[in-house]
Amino acid sequence: MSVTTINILLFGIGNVGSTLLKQIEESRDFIAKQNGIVFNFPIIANSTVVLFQNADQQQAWETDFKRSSIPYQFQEILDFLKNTQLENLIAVDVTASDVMLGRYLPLVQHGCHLVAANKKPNTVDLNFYSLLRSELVVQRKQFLYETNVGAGLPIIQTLRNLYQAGERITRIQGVFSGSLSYMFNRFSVEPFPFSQILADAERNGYTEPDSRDDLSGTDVARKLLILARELQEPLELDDISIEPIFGETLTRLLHETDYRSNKQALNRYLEERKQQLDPDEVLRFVGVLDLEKRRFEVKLTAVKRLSALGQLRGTDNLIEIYTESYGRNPLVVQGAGAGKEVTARGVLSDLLQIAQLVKQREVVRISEVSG
Ligand SMILES: NC(=O)C1=CN([C@@H]2O[C@H](COP(=O)(O)OP(=O)(O)OC[C@H]3O[C@@H](n4cnc5c(N)ncnc54)[C@H](O)[C@@H]3O)[C@@H](O)[C@H]2O)C=CC1
Ligand SMILES: N[C@@H](CC=O)C(=O)O
Repeated sequence: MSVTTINILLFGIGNVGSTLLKQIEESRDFIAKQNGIVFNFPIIANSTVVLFQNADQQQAWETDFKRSSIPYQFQEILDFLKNTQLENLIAVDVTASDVMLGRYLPLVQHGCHLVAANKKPNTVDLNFYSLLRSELVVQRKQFLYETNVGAGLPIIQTLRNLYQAGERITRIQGVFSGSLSYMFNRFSVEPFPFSQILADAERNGYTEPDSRDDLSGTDVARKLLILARELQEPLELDDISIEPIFGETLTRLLHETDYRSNKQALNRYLEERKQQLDPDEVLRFVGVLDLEKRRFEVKLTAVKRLSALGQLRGTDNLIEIYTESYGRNPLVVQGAGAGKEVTARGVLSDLLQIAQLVKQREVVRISEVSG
């Protein structure tokens, strides 16, 4: 099988980015044998420094990164692309940064396909959302972001398949946050204070880099918005109603100066919520996208301990997709909704999808040239 080289520009080397590099290194031979694809990393960047690499330098990226990375301006990355004329480019955004928003259009215009775990580019205003998709068409580039919802779970592709097959989707609901699932699954059955469980979730890399994005409900609201836009719903983030987990009175605690030093204050509020539960109830943070009743909301709610949501464990997400064909029994996707391993694997799956398209185009080009 002929081998196609894919050149990756990696933005972010935290939980997910560093695990992606590890997984690609571990699977290099398997991917080459199964797909005829080799991934190179000519560019690896974090928020302050970048490592420029030649193809033969890429075995020990961490050592090279520590030794040879240099401070950069984004324009220098675009100049590198112009000067090296690298082909088969995929830019991978495994940051949570707003800064990346200004990079997507130039990257596409400089020949890059896009893969993102970062939800922000898909949840800013609709103007940017539509402009990016128009530019992707002009430049004949792909943008995949399966890990935006449910980490490695096949939520977005499943929904896209149903929608494009003409299915009428009426409601999507469930538990969309891996970190909040983990926190409330444990909080419901363990004696530990919420702040201690939150610390465990942060340490395990389940939360956003700033866990206030999780606790405020914004991360789940972003996920609902991403799914709504997949269904061509012209919604903005403000259209998703968020019932703060800690109530309006404690929302101020999520402000920087209080939050980091006073997480214990969150405990009292949630202990009171826990005490109000019936013995057969537990707390779950749920999202509802009701396309018929036009109800789009995220909230903390009590569910029966023996219900599907009440039985969730670990970082499990459980997403119910109600459609005309499925009727009263929804299509259900369940599994880990956070974690660096499952997420990196999801990003790698997106990369392979684009790489196979690049390979097919390469075969067509070669056959056209050779007549
Ligand atoms: N951790 C998880 O379980 C999941 C994470 N995600 C998403 O993946 C993304 C990354 O998550 P983690 O790896 O856990 O975060 P992290 O905080 O461990 O890593 C983020 C990385 O991005 C880098 N970065 C920040 N600003 C940058 C910039 N302007 N240019 C280049 N690099 C920059 C940071 O230096 C860091 O290396 C987030 O958007 C998150 O929502 C999605 C699904 C699951
Ligand atoms: N912080 C997020 C990570 C995945 O999107 C979550 O908890 O679900």
